[in-house]
Amino acid sequence: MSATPSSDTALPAVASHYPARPQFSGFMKPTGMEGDIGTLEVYGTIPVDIDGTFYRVMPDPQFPPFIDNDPWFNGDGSISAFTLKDGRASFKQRYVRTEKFTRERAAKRALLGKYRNKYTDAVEFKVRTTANTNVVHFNGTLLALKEDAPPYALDPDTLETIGLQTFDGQLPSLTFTAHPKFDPATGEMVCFGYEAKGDGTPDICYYRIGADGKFLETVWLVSPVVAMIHDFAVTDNWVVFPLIPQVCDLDRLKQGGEHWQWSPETPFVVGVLPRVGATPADVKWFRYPNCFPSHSCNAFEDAAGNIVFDLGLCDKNLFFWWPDAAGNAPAPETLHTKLTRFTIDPRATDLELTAAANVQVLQHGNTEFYRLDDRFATQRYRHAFFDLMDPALGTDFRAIGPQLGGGYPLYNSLGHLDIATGETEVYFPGKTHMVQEPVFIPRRGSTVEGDGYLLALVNNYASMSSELHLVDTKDFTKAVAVIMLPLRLRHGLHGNWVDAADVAK
Ligand SMILES: C=Cc1ccc(O)c(OC)c1
Ligand SMILES: [Fe+2]
Repeated sequence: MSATPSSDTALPAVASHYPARPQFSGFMKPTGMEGDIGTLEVYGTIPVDIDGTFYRVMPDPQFPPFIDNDPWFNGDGSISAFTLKDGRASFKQRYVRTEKFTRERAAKRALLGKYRNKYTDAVEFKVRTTANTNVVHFNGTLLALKEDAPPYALDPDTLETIGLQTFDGQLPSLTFTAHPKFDPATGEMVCFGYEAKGDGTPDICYYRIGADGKFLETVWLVSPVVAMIHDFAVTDNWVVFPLIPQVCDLDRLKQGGEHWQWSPETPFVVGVLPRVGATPADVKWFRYPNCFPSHSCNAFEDAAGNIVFDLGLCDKNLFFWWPDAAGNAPAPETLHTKLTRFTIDPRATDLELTAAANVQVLQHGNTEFYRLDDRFATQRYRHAFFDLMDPALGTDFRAIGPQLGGGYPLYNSLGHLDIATGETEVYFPGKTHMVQEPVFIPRRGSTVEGDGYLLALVNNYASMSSELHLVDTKDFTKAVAVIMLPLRLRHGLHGNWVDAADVAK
């Protein structure tokens, strides 16, 4: 079928259907769905000590793009909420009413152009974010986050959009990370924005927000390279910024090019800053040979005062859809990210990090989306949970291949690494399934690290619908409950568990 010409000739033509591209096909076909289900079907038993809501976000483009080969990362943020209470589960899903979403809905067509390139838009936006990367609970509201803009605030009960969150005008940065960190002792939210003065600017704005929403401090830094800083890490005394060697160039943007280009000659730069009371001069930029830092797991300080920073590390460009200047990118099936520990002396004067002195691989499998018992965030910890891809587990790739769609990474199981013993346990959800990011739910009344449940949304390519799998960390071999959705939710990014006990104040 051919593209339908736009009725307004001033706007770029859009099709009335999604493109025949992997990121818009099979399980990744956009759904546009909002709605509520009062009680979901459950196989097994949801333990009655579980009382709370799992919020997560996925990109789900409301309209076919007018951009060719628009990446998965550019879809509209759609928030799913699964409330687990009294052994039952309910479901709610709403789009974030961003300026982009609202104006496109009114125009009944796509108006936004390329991922993070305003020069390709059909209209001028004040804020062009899709709010599609993470959803966190803070000071009574949900924050829907994408790293290119301030958060959108949402009502945790209705998922209605309240509006752009600038913290009563306190937010000094144009951008806000999708991966803020929470101090489990104080509830402080530690944040930053990069390209914080606009597209292509090297400015990083570091800020801490008290649990009551009051800004505690702001520090402006200048980055040695305008690179993506997707995640970061926090300890009691330090913050760590891993710079991904995906770089931005304003002239390329103005020419209608991509926001990001892989830079093989750029090292993996690690910024280290005192968490409290820093001045811009206090930042140190450590360097390590070119590689791709993916998500952080956790960080803490050892007895000698070193920063111990655990994150996923890939030796190739994990964001293969943004190739290097010559157009080169690795084949997706050759990517392998390992949970890796960097030990960094923040007082060092030699800023070159080396594999021999600073790096230890904690888990050799192909893993991503690391989670922990959040009560141990920023502190010494023992238990890491993650998505794992191990083809030997028995996934029927031949059967599900046609339904997978593409543009997103595939993980067929959940892993639990006991860092003290080095042992990994694996939960395999089934031969026709892939897993999304898990969340950890503490067992009520237990303060033991990692004692509780792991909950993850799972894509079932045989039924072409989504399932929630709930695993008790005391027995990782099977799910205690599989919660069925009569729907297909696209592959998403991040989410969090919000315990009812932490909301009822
Ligand atoms: C997973 C990383 C990531 C990084 C940047 C993004 O804009 C994003 O959008 C969904 C996701
Ligand atoms: Fe992320």
